[in-house]
Amino acid sequence: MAATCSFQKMLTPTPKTPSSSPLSSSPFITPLSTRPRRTTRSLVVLATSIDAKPTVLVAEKLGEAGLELLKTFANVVCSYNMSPEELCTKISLCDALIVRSGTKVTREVFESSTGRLKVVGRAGVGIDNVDLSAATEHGCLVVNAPTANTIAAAEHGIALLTSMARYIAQADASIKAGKWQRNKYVGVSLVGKTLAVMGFGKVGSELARRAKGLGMHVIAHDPYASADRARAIGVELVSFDEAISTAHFISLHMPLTPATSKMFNDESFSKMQSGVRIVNVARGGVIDEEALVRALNGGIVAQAALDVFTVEPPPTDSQLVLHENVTVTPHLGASTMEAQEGVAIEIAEAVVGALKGELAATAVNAPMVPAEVLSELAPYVALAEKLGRLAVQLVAGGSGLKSVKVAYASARGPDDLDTLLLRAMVTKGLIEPISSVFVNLVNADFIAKQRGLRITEERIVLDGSPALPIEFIHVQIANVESKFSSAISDSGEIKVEGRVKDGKPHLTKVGSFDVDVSLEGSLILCSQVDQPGMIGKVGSILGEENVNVNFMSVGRIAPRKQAIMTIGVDEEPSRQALKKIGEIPAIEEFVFLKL
Ligand SMILES: NC(=O)c1ccc[n+]([C@@H]2O[C@H](COP(=O)([O-])OP(=O)(O)OC[C@H]3O[C@@H](n4cnc5c(N)ncnc54)[C@H](O)[C@@H]3O)[C@@H](O)[C@H]2O)c1
Ligand SMILES: O=C(O)[C@H](O)COP(=O)(O)O
Repeated sequence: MAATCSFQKMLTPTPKTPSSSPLSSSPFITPLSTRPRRTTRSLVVLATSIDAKPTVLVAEKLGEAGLELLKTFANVVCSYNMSPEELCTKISLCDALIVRSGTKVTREVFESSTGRLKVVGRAGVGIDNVDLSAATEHGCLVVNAPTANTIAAAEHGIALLTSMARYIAQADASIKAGKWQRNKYVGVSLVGKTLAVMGFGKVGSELARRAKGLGMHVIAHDPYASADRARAIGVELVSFDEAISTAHFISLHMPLTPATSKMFNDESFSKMQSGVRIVNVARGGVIDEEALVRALNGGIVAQAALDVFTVEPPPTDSQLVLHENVTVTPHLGASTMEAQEGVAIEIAEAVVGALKGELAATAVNAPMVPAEVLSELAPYVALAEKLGRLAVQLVAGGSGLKSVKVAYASARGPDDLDTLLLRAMVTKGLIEPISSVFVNLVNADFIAKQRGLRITEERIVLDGSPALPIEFIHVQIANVESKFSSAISDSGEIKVEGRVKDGKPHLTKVGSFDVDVSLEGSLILCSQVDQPGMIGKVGSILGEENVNVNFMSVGRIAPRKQAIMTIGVDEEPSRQALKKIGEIPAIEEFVFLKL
């Protein structure tokens, strides 16, 4: 077994390099202070600043409290009613974009951002107006504000339900037109009627509670909701067909997805009781609007109350909107003072947090990593990225990069170790030094796949106490040549291995050599036959250059046999200094690696 000796310069304060900050290891985005700004096109349409503050483009009206919060951290540009072309032009100068439901954040928007856009904040729940695949492919995190408008939407649903049942809107219009039609607007009562809540999530369940308070019998359909939760508020979960065929009133609360698109169509209307009344405060697209007009004209649907439409705003000559038995509002479900202030704060906090590189609790296009997992794995996140960075820099040019194995050695059972984040960080470390893409937890798997890079994971199960989540991680790259042949392990792959020591990532193995060097600054690896004076020779070349050595370690097969000297440096040595190191007669090969 190779022996290791290491020396740390105790008097040298550890530099705070960007790469040692927890932010730079952000699984989501590279914090703005450390990320190179891309050159933007000459069309300067935003008041860009030359300071380091990020720029947040707010594309739709946002509550004042949220804007104030954003301004404490970013340059905030409010630009409402932009055309798609204007948005695509402005986006290349923005780090974050905040929208409501009125802005389509298409693939073109992400492409036009040329890599700068890192966060899209949806100030509300529905994210059907954001192309999530495109966001993920571009490494752009999408966050939403899922809770602050729930009550507003449920209240609006109840408002539509009650006003529809009593023809409030029609009667109001009639009286304002100078009429007094007491016999025409005889409504229906709600008490004792069956209401089917379709989609028993946040809004659906709040609406159900309120409807029960009005004395309605409430049933619900939601393939993913828990029957216990429904029972707790006195609601029975039933099948789709049972819900729509037994209800007097139907209220829609599911998201718009490919599966729910036009799920209310000729076939489903034909299964409903004649005279059914429908409320939609979810998304217009869940209803086939032409089929609804047919059902209204055919008497199956007595009335509909709609807050949302397939196309918003709907055409002014829309038969549905103009139908006398239809009550409409212009997507007002979330529009209360309270909800808008709440949503604005919720989204501003999420966007600022994401721009700072923090994990966002409301991320919709990134795998969720629970906070407790994140805090325990934080030092390993940095280690994983640095091992990836080291390993890829050891590959000889032209070798290609196709197959990487990451192994985690731990005394914990496989189910007790969530490696999703670590794999993403190894991927980030492997890909960023060799390409111009930014890799984060959002797009790591996509980028790896796109590059044809296969990353496999392996668990090494250790005996002993599982106090530490991981003992060591090793990264192996197969089927490549190395520019530093000593990095090739006995099994023929480039191999680097690391551990966390005192909360800091350390490199503990290169190829088959044990080493021990703190992963800060940059590294010089030298292969040599172990002999006296080598550390002094290299150290004095670096000293002449005023390059600060922060760590040195020699790993050797046996005294005076083959060895690897690992030198951690705070500054990058000049080419000349590196050349001089290479010219030391005993040094067989060396490599300079940036962390
Ligand atoms: N009109 C407005 O201003 C307004 C305001 C808030 C929310 N909304 C919309 O309301 C919808 C629900 O919002 P939420 O906050 O309750 O979301 P949520 O995620 O809490 O609830 C959605 C529910 O729909 C269920 N669902 C999914 N597929 C379904 C299917 N095929 N059939 C039945 N149920 C299904 C889910 O299991 C989930 O329980 C969203 O589309 C949102 O955009 C509209
Ligand atoms: O999904 C939502 O949150 C609602 O539809 C509200 O949309 P809005 O922010 O455009 O009002």
